[in-house]
Amino acid sequence: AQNHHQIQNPPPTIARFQQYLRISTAHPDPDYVSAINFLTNFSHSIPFLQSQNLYFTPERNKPLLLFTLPGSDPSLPSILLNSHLDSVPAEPSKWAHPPFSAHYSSDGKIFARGAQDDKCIGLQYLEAIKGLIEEKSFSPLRNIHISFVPDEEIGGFDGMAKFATSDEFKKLNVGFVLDEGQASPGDEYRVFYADRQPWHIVIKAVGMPGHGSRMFDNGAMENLMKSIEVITKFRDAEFDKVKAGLAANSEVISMNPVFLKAGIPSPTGFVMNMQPSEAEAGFDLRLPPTADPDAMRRRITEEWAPSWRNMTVEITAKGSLRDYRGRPLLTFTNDSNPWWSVFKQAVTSAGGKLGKPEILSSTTDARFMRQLGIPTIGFSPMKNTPILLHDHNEFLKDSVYLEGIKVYESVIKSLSSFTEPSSYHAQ
Ligand code: MET
Ligand SMILES: [Zn+2]
Ligand SMILES: [Zn+2]
Repeated sequence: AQNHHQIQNPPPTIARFQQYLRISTAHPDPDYVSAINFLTNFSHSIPFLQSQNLYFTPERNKPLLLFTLPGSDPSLPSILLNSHLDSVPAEPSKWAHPPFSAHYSSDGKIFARGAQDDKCIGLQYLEAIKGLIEEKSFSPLRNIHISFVPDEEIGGFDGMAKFATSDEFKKLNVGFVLDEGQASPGDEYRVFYADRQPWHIVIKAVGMPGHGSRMFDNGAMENLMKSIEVITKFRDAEFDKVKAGLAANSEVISMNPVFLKAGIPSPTGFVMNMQPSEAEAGFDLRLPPTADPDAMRRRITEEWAPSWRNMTVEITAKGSLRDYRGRPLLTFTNDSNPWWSVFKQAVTSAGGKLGKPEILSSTTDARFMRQLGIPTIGFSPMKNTPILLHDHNEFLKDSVYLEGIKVYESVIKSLSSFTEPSSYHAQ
């Protein structure tokens, strides 16, 4: 049997990781101030690193922390390393160790909400910069920026969305971005060139009310159930492509019901002998970057919520499928993108192997930079690690964390000393 008691005297790098993880930045009440104070204090031990706090809400309650390591040629486009400060909530009673204790078990696992998503990368960026500067042979050509942004897990609208469209961001002249990826259960690191874009869909039906015993056409519930049948067929067809091995999960359109709302409430539940005159259902839909949004909208309005069946629909796009020039939101991972080649080479020379570039199933802040046409790669260097983001007992192994720092040292060194191109234009 494994011995799972806590390691008492961790090395400083691990202790710092634990400290960051112990600050709860979980929604709905993330402690951004403590997280930023911790990171700023740590940064004082890193020579030459400058920091600033940015605020994009009038209440100034959603701070964004930006570090800059100046390069010798600040006229070149800079590189940006991004992570988010916040995390999703955790249900402590379902965890083996309290989710904000950063329990360090004797087999090297650090358990905490945020260990994989994504406090690991934020601190690894800083540790890598510290390591490089202490080596003394490091002289970046380009400016290196490291951003810690709020609110990614709730859409990023008061965080990266506002930052990316700000004057402050424009002044950074960002040429290439690294943002979060996902753990890899295998021996290769995973790498992402696009996200799926989320749409929230609420379908409403109205219809004839009447006695619970009467069979009649055009009731609200009946109208909604007809839509649900059509939607289920579409969902099955998409999922079948995955099951048949024709597409990855992230390459099809996902459509999952997230709420149902209908019925006439009574003190004991619902009135059982009345058919309601209104009914609605909510869905989380995710579109891969190559999907046709107009065709999807037509399908939704004509087939899923047809007006002739007394139905209406509200579609809220939480991300766009096209950049400002009308091109799909994806970053090239071939020789046409010189940043990609430099990145890949740097991972390899640190002893890492990259898997085939993928589309991410979920959605990250990377979309706001890709929207501007800036090449952005999703990458969290975690291999031989189960995928535990948003799950119970999220953990990361000490050895994986430390190896990730070495990978970032190589990547940051290569990207920041890369002389070509003087400016990058996406194809
Ligand atoms: N990262 C979160 C998700 O994928 C929030 C993305 S924006 C709706 O669900
Ligand atoms: Zn994340
Ligand atoms: Zn997340």
